[in-house]
Amino acid sequence: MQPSDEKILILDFGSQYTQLIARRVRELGVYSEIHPWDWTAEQIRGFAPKGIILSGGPETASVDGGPKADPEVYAMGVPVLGICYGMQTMAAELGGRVAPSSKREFGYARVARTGPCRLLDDIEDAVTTDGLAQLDVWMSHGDRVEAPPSGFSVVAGTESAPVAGIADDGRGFYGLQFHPEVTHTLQGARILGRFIHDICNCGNAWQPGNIIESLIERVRDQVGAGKVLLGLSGGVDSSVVAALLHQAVGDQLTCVFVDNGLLRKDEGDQVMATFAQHLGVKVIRVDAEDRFLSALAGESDPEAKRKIIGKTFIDVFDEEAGKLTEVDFLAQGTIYPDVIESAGAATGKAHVIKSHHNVGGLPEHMKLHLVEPLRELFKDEVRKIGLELGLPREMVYRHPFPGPGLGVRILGEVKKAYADPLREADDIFISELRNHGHYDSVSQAFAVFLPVRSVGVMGDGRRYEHVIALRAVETIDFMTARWAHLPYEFLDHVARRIVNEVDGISRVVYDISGKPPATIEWE
Ligand SMILES: Nc1ncnc2c1ncn2[C@@H]1O[C@H](COP(=O)(O)OP(=O)(O)OP(=O)(O)O)[C@@H](O)[C@H]1O
Ligand SMILES: O=c1[nH]c(=O)c2[nH+]cn([C@@H]3O[C@H](COP(=O)(O)O)[C@@H](O)[C@H]3O)c2[nH]1
Ligand SMILES: NC(=O)CC[C@H](N)C(=O)O
Ligand SMILES: [Mg+2]
Repeated sequence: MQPSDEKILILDFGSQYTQLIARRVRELGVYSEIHPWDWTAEQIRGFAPKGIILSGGPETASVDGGPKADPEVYAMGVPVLGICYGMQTMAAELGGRVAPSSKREFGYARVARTGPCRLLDDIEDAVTTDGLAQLDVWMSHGDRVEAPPSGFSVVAGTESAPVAGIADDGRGFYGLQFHPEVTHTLQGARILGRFIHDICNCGNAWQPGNIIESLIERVRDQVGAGKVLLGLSGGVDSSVVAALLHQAVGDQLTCVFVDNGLLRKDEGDQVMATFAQHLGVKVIRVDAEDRFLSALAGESDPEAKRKIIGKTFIDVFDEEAGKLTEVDFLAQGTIYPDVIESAGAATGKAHVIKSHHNVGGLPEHMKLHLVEPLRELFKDEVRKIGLELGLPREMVYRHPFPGPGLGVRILGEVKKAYADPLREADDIFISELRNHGHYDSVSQAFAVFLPVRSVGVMGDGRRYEHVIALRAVETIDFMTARWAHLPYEFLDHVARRIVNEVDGISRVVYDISGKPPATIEWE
C-alpha cells in the first residue's frame, strides 16, 4: 500500500515501544511495518525492506534460547539497527558477548560518544566536561554488551554500560543500548532519520497526499465495480474511511449508521448533517436502540457485554446489506493499533486486555469481503488524511469513542434509565471542556455511570441517588496515560452543573488513576 517501494521492517521482540518505532519512522516520511521476531527468512525476503530495525524486549540475550532473528536479517545486505534487546541479540548472534550487569539503568542517561560512525556523527547537542560529544537519552535495561562482535567498533558508552553504541559502517549494522524512539531521547528523531534516510537511502514518500493517492488506487483495485457498505460511527476512523471511499468509488458506497442507544448526545443528528447533507454521501440511519438494549438486558460481565454488542453490530450490518441489492464489500474504520492490540501486541504473545469489536473477521455465513483501507495506519496519520480530504477539524480531532460506546461506561448491566442521564452528564462535561479551552489539551474525556447509590441532601431534602465519575486523560498513544490535572474550579463548575441539571445524580467524583494500572475506560 506504500506510495513507494521504500519500506522499513521492524522485528518486534516484545518491547512496549515497538509501536513508537513504527510511528517515528513514518513521521520521518518512510513506510514501516511491525512483524514478530520469528518471521522466517522467506517472509523477510518477501517484504523486501530497505532496512531492518530490531526492537527492544523483556527477554535476556545473555542466555541461550533467548529470541533471535533469522540469520537472513544479517545476510541480505540491508542495514540493520538494533535497539536495546535488539542490539544485544544482534551482538550475541554475530559473535559478541552479552551479560547481566550489576548496574541497571532506567530513565535518563548521558551517553558519551567514544568513536566515529555514520549513525551518530555530529548528531549531539552538547559535549561532556571531558570534551566528548554527548547524547541525552532514555535507557531501560539490565543486561549489557560486554564485547562487540568482530567488525564492530564501540562508538558510545556510559559508566554503567561502556558499550552503549556499536557500529559496523561497512555492513551498515548499528546497535544502540538506549531508545531513540522515545521523545525523552533528545537526539532520537535525528538518529532514526540518519538511519533511514542516509544509511538505508530511503526518501520521503510517506506523506498524506501520496498516501491518499495510493489508498484510493488500492481501494479501486479491490472493489472494482462492486458495491460497498460502510459502518459509519461518526468517530474519526470511519469518518475518514467514508470520505476516502466517497472519493474512490463515489456512488458505489452506502453508509450505515447504527444508533445502538449507546451513543453520545445528538451523535446521530451530527453524523447525518455532516455526511448526508454536506458531503452528499448516502447514509442509512438504523434505529437499533431497543435491539441492543434487549440483547444486553441482564448481562453485567464486561467481556460478555462487548461480545454481545459486537455480534449485534454484525447482525445489523448483515441485515442492511441484505436489503440493498448486490452488496459485495463491508468497509470498516479499523486502524493499526486495533489490529496490534487485539492480536495481543504484534507478536501475538502479550495478553489481550480487551477485545475490540471490529477485529477478528466476519462470521462464516457472511459472504461480504472486508475493505479496511486504514488497517495499516496510526491515528495521527488518519487525522492528517482526514484534514487533507476536507473533513471538518472538529470531527477529525474528536476524542476517540469506543465502538461499544456507553455500553462500557455504564458499569454492570446496561439500561436506558442509566444511558439517558449518562449522556446528559457527558454532554455537560464535554461542552464545558470546549468552553474553557481544555478539550484539545486532553486526549480523551468522558463520564461514567456508577450504578451505586449514595446519600445526598438537596433543598433540605434527602436524596439517595446514583454517582457519575468523570475521567480525563493525557496520552500520546493510548497505551499509557496520565489523568489530566484539570483546574479545581473547572471540576467544581462541571460537578455542580451535573448534580443540578441531571435527574437521578447526587454525587460526582473525578478519576485520578493512571494507565497502567487502570485502563482508560472503566470496563
Ligand atoms: N454506531 C456505529 N454504526 C456503524 N458502524 C460503527 C458504529 N460504531 C462502530 N462502528 C464501526 O466499527 C469501527 C470501529 O469503531 P471505532 O470506535 O474503533 O472507530 P471510529 O468510531 O471510526 O473512530 P474513533 O476511534 O475515533 O471512535 C468503526 O470504524 C465503524 O466501521
Ligand atoms: O473502538 C474501540 N473499541 C473497543 O472495544 C474499545 N475499548 C477501548 N477503546 C478505546 O481504546 C483506548 C484505550 O482504552 P483502554 O485503556 O480502556 O483499553 C481508549 O481510547 C478507549 O476508548 C476501544 N475502542
Ligand atoms: N528494554 C530492553 O530491550 C531490555 C533488554 C533486556 N531485557 C535488558 O534488560 O537489558
Ligand atoms: Mg468510535
